[in-house]
Amino acid sequence: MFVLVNLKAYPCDPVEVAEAAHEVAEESGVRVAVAPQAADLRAVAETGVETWAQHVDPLAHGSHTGSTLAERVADAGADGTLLNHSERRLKLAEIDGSLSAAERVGLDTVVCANNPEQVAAAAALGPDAVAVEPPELIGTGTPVSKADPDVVTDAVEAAAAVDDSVDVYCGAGISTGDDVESAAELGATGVLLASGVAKADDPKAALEDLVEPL
Ligand SMILES: O=C[C@H](O)COP(=O)(O)O
Repeated sequence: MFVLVNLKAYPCDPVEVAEAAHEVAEESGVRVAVAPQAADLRAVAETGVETWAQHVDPLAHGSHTGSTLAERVADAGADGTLLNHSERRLKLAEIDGSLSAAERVGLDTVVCANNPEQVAAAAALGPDAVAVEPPELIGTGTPVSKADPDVVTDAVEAAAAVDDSVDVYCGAGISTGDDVESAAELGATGVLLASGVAKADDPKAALEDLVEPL
């Protein structure tokens, strides 16, 4: 299982979380990555943890003030990027363009989707993975893998019907090892989570709990 921790714009210390995630990954052997704000990518990557951007724009170098270029994200040390997160929705053509930008510089890609129908559409664009996240469960602490298991199994089926090389992750409300274990039992090969770690009093303890059953 892949544990991808999105720090969103939460007021946590990104380097503290990254150091904890790196230690937990080393100690457990579980693949753990951290997705900080773009401004924190380099500092997070320097901890040695697998580092992901939260978004890249469907652009190349040019007159694009305020944009996040895949080239600069990769240069800062990122290994991958989220796209189309529920809090950073893109048009279909933008997802396609951002995937091309990410692939141009060798970033891994996860396209987020609300439901199995969107998972199928996202899988058709050829990302490395899709992440199904019912928006109503995001940030609630109620795990999708328990509250809405069918959405996970249906997403796995939908992605496989389009392209069985695309991994399927699930997210929303995941905060314990028990939640991760349930996600794996439903066929997900990773989890995307945020508040369970970014808002934890002790991020390392939260991460240790997440990987404990794996
Ligand atoms: O990117 C992470 C997801 O939106 C899930 O967030 P959450 O773990 O706070 O529910």
